[in-house]
Amino acid sequence: MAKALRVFELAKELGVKSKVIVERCTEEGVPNITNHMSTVKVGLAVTIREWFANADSGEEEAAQSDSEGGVATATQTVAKPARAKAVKRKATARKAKPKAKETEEPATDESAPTTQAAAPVEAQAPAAQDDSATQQAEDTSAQTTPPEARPAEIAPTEQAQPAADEAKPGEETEPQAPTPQEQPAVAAETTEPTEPAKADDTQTIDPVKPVGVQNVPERPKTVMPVGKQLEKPKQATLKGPKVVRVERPDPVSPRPTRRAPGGGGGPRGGGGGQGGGGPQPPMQDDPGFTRSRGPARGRGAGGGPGAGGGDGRGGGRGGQGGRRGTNARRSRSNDNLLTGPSQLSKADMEDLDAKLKGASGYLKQRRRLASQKGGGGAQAMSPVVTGGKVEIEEPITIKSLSAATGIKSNDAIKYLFKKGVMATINSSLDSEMAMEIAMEYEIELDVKEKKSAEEVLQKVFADRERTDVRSRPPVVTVLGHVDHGKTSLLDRIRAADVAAHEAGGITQHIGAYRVTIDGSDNEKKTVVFLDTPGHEAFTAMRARGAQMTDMIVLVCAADDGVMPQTVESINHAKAAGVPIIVALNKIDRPEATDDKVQEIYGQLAANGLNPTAWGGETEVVKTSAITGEGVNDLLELLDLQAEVLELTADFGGNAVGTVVEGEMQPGRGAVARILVQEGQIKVGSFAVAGRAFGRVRDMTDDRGSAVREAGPATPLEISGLDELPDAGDRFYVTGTLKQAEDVAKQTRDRERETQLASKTKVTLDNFADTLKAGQVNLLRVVLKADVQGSLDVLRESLEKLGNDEVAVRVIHAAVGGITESDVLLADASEAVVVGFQVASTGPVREIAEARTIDIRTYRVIYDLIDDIKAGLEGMLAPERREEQTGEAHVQEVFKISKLGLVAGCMVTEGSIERESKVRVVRDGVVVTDERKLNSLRRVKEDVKEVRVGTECGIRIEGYDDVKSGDRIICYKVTEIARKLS
Ligand SMILES: Nc1nc2c(ncn2[C@@H]2O[C@H](COP(=O)(O)OP(=O)(O)OP(=O)(O)O)[C@@H](O)[C@H]2O)c(=O)[nH]1
Repeated sequence: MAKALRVFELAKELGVKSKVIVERCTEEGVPNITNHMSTVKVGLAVTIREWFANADSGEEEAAQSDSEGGVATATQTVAKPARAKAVKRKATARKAKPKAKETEEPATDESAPTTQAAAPVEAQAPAAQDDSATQQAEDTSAQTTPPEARPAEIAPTEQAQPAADEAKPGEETEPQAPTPQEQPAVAAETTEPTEPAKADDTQTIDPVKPVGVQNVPERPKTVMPVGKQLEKPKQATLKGPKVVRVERPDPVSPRPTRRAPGGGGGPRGGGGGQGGGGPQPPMQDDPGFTRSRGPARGRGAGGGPGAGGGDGRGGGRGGQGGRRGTNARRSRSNDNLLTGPSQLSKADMEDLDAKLKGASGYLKQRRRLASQKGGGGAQAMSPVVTGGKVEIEEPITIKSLSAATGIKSNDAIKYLFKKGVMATINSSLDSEMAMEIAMEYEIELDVKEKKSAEEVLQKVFADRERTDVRSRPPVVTVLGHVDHGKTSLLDRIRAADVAAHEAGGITQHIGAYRVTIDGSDNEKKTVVFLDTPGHEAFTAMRARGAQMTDMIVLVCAADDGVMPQTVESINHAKAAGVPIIVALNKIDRPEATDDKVQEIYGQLAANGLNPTAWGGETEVVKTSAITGEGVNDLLELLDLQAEVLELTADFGGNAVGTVVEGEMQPGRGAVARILVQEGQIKVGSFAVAGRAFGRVRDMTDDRGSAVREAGPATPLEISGLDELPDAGDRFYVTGTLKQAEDVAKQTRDRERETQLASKTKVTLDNFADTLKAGQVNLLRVVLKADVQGSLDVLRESLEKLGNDEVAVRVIHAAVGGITESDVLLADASEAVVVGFQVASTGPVREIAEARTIDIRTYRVIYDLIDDIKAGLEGMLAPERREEQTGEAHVQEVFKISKLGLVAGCMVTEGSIERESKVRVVRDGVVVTDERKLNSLRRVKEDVKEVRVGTECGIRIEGYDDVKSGDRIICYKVTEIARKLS
C-alpha cells in the first residue's frame, strides 16, 4: 500500500519550501493542505511534483512568455540539477512515444511549456491519479494550451478515466474539486491496482522520479502509471519463436529446487519476464518467482528460451524464467517429440508423458505424428528409431523380435511376406532371418543362446573346488571302417566274445568296457574302451565317442587300407584333439603284404598320420584280432600314452559323466549306460541326464556286476531315471531330487519348444522346401528301435534317403516294442511301421492285418535301410525312353469309301510297324502325337511292318487331317524303373 506523504517530506523531495507547496495548493483550491504537516495523498503528490517539474522544464520559456504566477513561481524555485534530469527524461519519453511527439510538433513556441507539461501525463502513464489530480492536470492544460493542441493532451487522460468514471460518471465535463468524502474512495481505487504493475512495465520513462534531488529515496513502489499503459501495456516486441498456446495451462506442482530465481525481466528483458509469468503459481519463498507473476506480465505469451532476455541481470533471469515457464516447457517438449531424445530431465519427460497421456485432440495428434516420425517420447528410446545393437535370446519369434527391437510385428510379417514367407506373430525365426529383418532398421541383432538350467549346473561343476584329485585310467575309443575288426580286437583285449552275439555281425550301438591290462612297468593298468559302430549311419555316435575319449585307436584292416570311414574317424580324432594310435589289423591275412602295408602307410600319411616307420609321429601297430599278434604292443603303447597325458580326475564330490547309451529294459525301466568322468556316484544318488532325472535305484558295471559306488573312468549301467536320456547327454549327480527335476523339466520344455518351433519354423530356405513337399511323394514311417542311439541314427539315415520327388518322413520314433498305438498312428497317417531290433505282439499284428498296415522288423540296419530305399524307388515315376523306329513321308492323301482318309506314304527311314506309336510332323511342328495306326497297307494288303524305301498306305486312328508333305514318325516307348542314387 502506498504511503501518504506529509507536505514537508514532499517539499524536501522537491527541494522547495513547504510553504510554497501549501501556497500553491491553496491557490489551486486543494483542500486540507494547510501546513507543512498536512497529509498529501499520493495522487496529489504526483500532481504537485508535476507542477514543480513543469515549472522547471518550462523555466526559460516561462520567464519570457508565461506570466501565470503558479508556474512562474515554480519555475523560480526548481533547482537546476532537477531541471536537467527532467529534460533528459522528456527526451527519452519522445523516443518511446513517437505519437506523443507528433502531438507536440504542431505546438507553437507559446504552447511549448504547456505541451511539455502535458506530455508526461500522456507518455509516461504515471501511476493512477485520483480525480483531483486529473482535474488539476486538465485545469492546467486548459489554462495554458492552445485549442489545437488540446485533444492530444486530453486524450490520455480520458483513457485513464475508466477507474474514475466508474466511480463518478459524467463528472468529466464539469470538472470540480473532489469532495473530501470522495477523495479517499478514489485513492483507494487507484492505489490498489498499482501493486501488480511494477517498475519494469513502465517502459523507459519514469514520470515520478524525483527531479530536485539526486539522493532522494526510491520512487514509491505503489505508484502506478496512469493513462493508456495502465490498461494496455505496451506490446513486447520480441523476436523469439512464436509459441502457440494449445490448451489452458495445467497447474504444475512447484519444484522450488528446479526453478530459476527470477522471471521479472529488466527494462529490456520484458519478453523473458512474460514467458516466466502467467500460469505459475506464486511461490512466496522465492522472491524472484514472486516477481515474475502478475497479470501485467503473466500472460503466458512470452518468448521462448531466452528470447528477449534483457541485457541486465533482471532481463537474463527473466529469460530463464521464461524457459522454465510451463508454456515454454511444453512448447519445447512438444518439439522434442519430433526431433528425438531431448535434453529434458527424467522428471520433465515423465511430466510430459503424463500430460500426453491425458491429452486429447491436438496433443494426441502430435503424439501420433511423433510416433509416426519415430521421434520423441518412449518411441525415441526404441532401437527401431535409434538403431544400434540389440540383444535377443533364442528362440526368436516375431513377437519377441518386436518386443526387443520395437519393430512392429506387422512390419516384420510384411517383410517376410515380400520375401515369400508366410508368418504369424508367433512364428519362429532363425537368427539369420531375425538379423536380416533387424538390419532393415539398422539394428544389429546380437542373438544370445538361452542359458539353460543345465548350463548353469555345468558351470557349477566346472567351477567347483577339486578335493580329491588323483590319476585316472585313460578312456580309449576304437574307431575305424566297417568290418576292419574293431570289435574283434576289443574282444581279444577283454577276452569277451561280444562279436559272436551281434546280429548281422555289426556292432549296433556304443559299448564301454573297463579292461585291466599289464602295464609297461608290469603293473596292472585299467583302460576304458569305447567300442563304436563303424557304419556310416553311426557317424554321430562316433563323434560322441570321440568327445569323451583321451585317445583313439584307429583300426585299419591291413588287407583293405584307408577307407572312407577311416578318413572320417581320423577327422573326428583331429577334431577332438586327442592322440591317435593306428592298429593295422588283420595283419595275419595273406593280402596284408609288405607292399600293401607300405601303401597303407602312404594313405595314412596323406591323411596327416605319418607313421613312425616313415619318420613320422604316428604309432602304427600291426595287430591281428585272430592270432593276438601285436595286441600287447598296442596295450603297452596305450599305457605309455596315458602316462604322457598324466590323466587325472577329482574323485571327490558329486559325479559328472556322459551318457553312452540308453535303453528300456524289462523290469528295470529306463537304463542309462554312462561313463563316470569325475566324482562319485552311489546307489540312491539323485541324478539328471538331459530330459531324464531320478534317484539311482541300482548300478551294474560293464561285466554286469552290481556296484554300490563308483568313481571316475567307470562305465556303468544305472536304473532309476524316469525317462531315457540321449546318448551324449551329460550326466550329473545333484544334491537334491528337486534340483535334478528342475534341470530335467527345463530340458523337456526346451525340447517341446524346439519341436513346436520346428513345426512352424520359418526360414527362407525351408519355405521353398515346404512348398515342394506338397508335390513330393512321402513315405511315412513309424520307427521303433531297441535303444535311443540306434533310433537317432536310423531316423537320420532314413530321412536322408530320397530326392526331389520322394522322401521318407519319420512321423514317430520311439524306443520300445511295436504297440497298438503305433499301428493306429500308422493307419491314421498312411505310414508303415518299421522296427529295428524290436518285435510286436500277436494282438498288435492282428490289428495291423485288419487295417492292412505293413509292419516290418529288422535285425540288421542295412536291410532296413535297403528296404525303405526300395520302397521309395517304387514310388518314383519310371523313366520313359522313346526310340524312333521309322519315318514315312506323306505323298498323297486319298479318300477311300468305307475307310476314310488314307495317306499314301514312302518309308524314308527304318520301318513303320503296325503296333508302333506315331506322331505327325508338319513343317517341323508336331501336329499330333501318341497316335496308333488304324491300318497299315502295302498295295492292298494289311501288313505288320513296312520297311524303308517302300510305299504304303497309312490310316491314323482318330486323325483324318493328314496332308501331303507331312512326316509320319513311328516310335516305341519303354519305361525303366528308376533308382535312388
Ligand atoms: N583274419 C582276421 N579277421 C578278422 C580280424 N579282425 C576281425 N576279423 C574279422 O572281420 C570281421 C569283422 O570284424 P568285427 O570285429 O565285427 O569288425 P568291426 O570293425 O567291429 O565291424 P563293425 O562293428 O561293423 O564296425 C569278422 O568276421 C572278424 O572275424 C583279424 O585280425 N584277422
